[in-house]
Amino acid sequence: MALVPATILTGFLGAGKTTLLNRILKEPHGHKIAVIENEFGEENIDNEILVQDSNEQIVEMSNGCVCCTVRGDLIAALGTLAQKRNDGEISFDHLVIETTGLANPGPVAQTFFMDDEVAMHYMLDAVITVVDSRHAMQQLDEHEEAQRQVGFADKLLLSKTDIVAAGQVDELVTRLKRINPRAPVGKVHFGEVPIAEVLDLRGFNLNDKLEIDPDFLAAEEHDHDHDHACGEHCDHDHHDHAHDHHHARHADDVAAFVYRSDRPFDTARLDDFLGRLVQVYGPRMMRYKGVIWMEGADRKVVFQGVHQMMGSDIGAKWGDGEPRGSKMVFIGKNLPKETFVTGLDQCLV
Ligand SMILES: Nc1nc2c(ncn2[C@@H]2O[C@H](COP(=O)(O)OP(=O)(O)OP(=O)(O)O)[C@@H](O)[C@H]2O)c(=O)[nH]1
Repeated sequence: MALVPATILTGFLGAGKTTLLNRILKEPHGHKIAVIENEFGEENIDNEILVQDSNEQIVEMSNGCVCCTVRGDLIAALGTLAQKRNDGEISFDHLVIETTGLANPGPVAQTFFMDDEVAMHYMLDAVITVVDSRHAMQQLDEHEEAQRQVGFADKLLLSKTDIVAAGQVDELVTRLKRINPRAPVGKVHFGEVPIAEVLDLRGFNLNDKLEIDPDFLAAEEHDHDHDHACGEHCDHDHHDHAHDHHHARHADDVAAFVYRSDRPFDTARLDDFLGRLVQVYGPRMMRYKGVIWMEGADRKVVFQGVHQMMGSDIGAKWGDGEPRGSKMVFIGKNLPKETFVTGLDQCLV
């Protein structure tokens, strides 16, 4: 059987995840989706209050979707769903997992790579983060988990734009792009969003598209100029400096930067450097992806990862007349941009 694409739905407390899932479970959109609503962390309380034989519940909805409430082990629930699907007891061709508002989506995403059983049945399609337009600014200020949820996202959906001024939404979008320039930003109104914006995003696939918001690139370009103005021996902390310049209020710990070069990489040197990089900084590298020009290769090379787990693949051929070059984006917590850039420069031919 083909692997089931899985979407991880995250977002801070009250962002509107359940509202979105309820629509998915009830509306006639023609897709057969299994939804896992988890109650991680509450299992001890629940087990004491509810004496149940099984620790998950699977319900078929009238639109053909399946809802599975999990108390406890997510891996076990994924296994049970896959088993029932193989046995023909239930059918679904997509999976959506809701994480609790306080959760870091990293470990859930890693489950899809680390657990062989899970990897045999599912492939991670994308991490989608619902962002509460009304409360996100404060949540990002106060909770690192809120920043992480944005940093991990392959797609951001803004909820509650109906109750905030347009100017505030723009300010929030600017901040979100500083944290994560890779994720397109859409809107969701009381769970209402085209299903195509939620399913089959291929955010985790090794395709050779690397979309980076043009506004972010322009801002980075600007920071870059600014750095040079400081002079070679300047001892400013350039990272913070750039941040202060644009967003005096919001020096988020989770942030992104882009590396670009129009020269090819030496394969062995780059492999070695990236390997060492993830060993040292992996725990702080939330998401990264690059489309690379390797010396002598007529095809693009794509690499991407989550923390220490990095994969690479061969992409499409460089087109005739297509300008060759490499582009990478790194999203993480307090990553030392200069170290990355200097090291990558040294891997160029
Ligand atoms: N005004 C407005 N309210 C919304 C919107 N989406 C959701 N809400 C409301 O926000 C509240 C929280 O929504 P939920 O869907 O329960 O949020 P959640 O992310 O599942 O919350 P937790 O499970 O606590 O993390 C509810 O009262 C929703 O009705 C929206 O687009 N606009």
